[in-house]
Amino acid sequence: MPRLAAKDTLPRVEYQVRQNTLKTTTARLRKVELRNILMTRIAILGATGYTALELLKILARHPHVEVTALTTRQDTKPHVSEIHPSLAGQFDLVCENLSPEEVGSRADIVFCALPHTASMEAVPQLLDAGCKVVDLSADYRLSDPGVYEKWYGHVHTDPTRLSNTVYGLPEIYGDRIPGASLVANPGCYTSTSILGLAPLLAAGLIEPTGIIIDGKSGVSGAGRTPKLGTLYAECNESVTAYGIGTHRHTPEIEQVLADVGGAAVQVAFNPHLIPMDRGILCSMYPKLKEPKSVEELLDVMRKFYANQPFVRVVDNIPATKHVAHTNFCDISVRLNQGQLVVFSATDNLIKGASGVAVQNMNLLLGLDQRMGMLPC
Ligand SMILES: NC(=O)C1=CN([C@@H]2O[C@H](COP(=O)(O)OP(=O)(O)OC[C@H]3O[C@@H](n4cnc5c(N)ncnc54)[C@H](OP(=O)(O)O)[C@@H]3O)[C@@H](O)[C@H]2O)C=CC1
Ligand SMILES: CC(=O)N[C@@H](CCC(=O)OP(=O)(O)O)C(=O)O
Repeated sequence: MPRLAAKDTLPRVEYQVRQNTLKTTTARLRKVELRNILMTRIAILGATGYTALELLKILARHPHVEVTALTTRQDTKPHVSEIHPSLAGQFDLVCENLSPEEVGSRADIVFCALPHTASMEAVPQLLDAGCKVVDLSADYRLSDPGVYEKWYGHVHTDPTRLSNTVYGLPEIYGDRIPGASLVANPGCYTSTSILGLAPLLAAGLIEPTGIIIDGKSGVSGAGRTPKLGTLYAECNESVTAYGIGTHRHTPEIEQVLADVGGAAVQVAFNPHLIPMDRGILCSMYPKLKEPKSVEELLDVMRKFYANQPFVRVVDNIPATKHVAHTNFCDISVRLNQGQLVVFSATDNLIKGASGVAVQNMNLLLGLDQRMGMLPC
């Protein structure tokens, strides 16, 4: 700590100036010490992927966390800015082939941005090491291991944890997230669909079955790992549906909406790949139980999301451009020949993945869920 010469060895004014400087320096030092104590150590598994890049962009401006470990299966320890050139100058970190135990010794909270099945191998070990985990994969989202096996075609290797893992959609389960050790971050189409339909189901205004969801996603939704269907010449200047009747987000949407509405939900989910980098638009067709006006429906939605900073109930028809690079989900409704149409738009990499993951991390840390994400 800095020291001051004795009062009687200095002229009065000089003494006061030095005393003020000392007070300011001491206060600054205390602030730095406090900051070091309060900084939560963060690791990201699967750091070379798209969702990891978006996590790093958000965490770079978060005042209470420090990224301390990044993983890859590569053994060459590439610098993070070599992997993600847009992060140049932001982090002095390399991506390393670390075991979950090694990650556990370096981090308090871990974002698991691995593909499904890889995640369920790492998560139990991270939890055993005392870390809190936000899992971006689908491995812990479904509460029934039998449903997971049916839709994912894999036996779940950590089935007992499924029924008590919290589903990380803060607008629905915000009160359960703060005390959790594992949070299952939602899928991108699922968040987008659920946020549009939940207020109407909760208010009992729409039938819980026969809901058609027409989803459209940009190509980054498929991740950075190369795949035939996302090669430029395969998807550019072309729009196609895929996974009709088999897409694994179907049971996820039904599970959460059944919880919200208190009755079994059945959706026909039809995803489409759109030749754009990012963004999801869901146009959804539920049946109204009784006629309602657009204004009445918007009013119900606005009340449902009254205290939610990242859902905007808008008068215009939502567009992916309006939410690109933000953590907002824009929702609205229209009536067409008596048929209700609910629109919902997100950025699949932010509100659909990394933005909501940081919302969840903030809730785990007892922070305002907007921390690090405004202005967005
Ligand atoms: N993209 C999106 O819009 C969304 C993605 N998600 C989910 O988030 C997770 C991450 O997605 P995203 O970042 O897009 O994926 P990416 O394919 O971009 O990145 C995943 C990273 O995980 C590593 N990896 C791949 N396979 C394995 C494996 N078998 N074992 C261990 N590591 C592996 C790779 O890194 P390396 O080769 O360096 O080891 C890869 O870079 C996925 O579960 C995805 O389903 C959820 C919502 C939206
Ligand atoms: C365009 C595209 O391919 N999108 C992905 C969904 C991305 C996502 O949310 O994936 P998880 O549920 O696996 O986390 C898909 O349809 O499989």
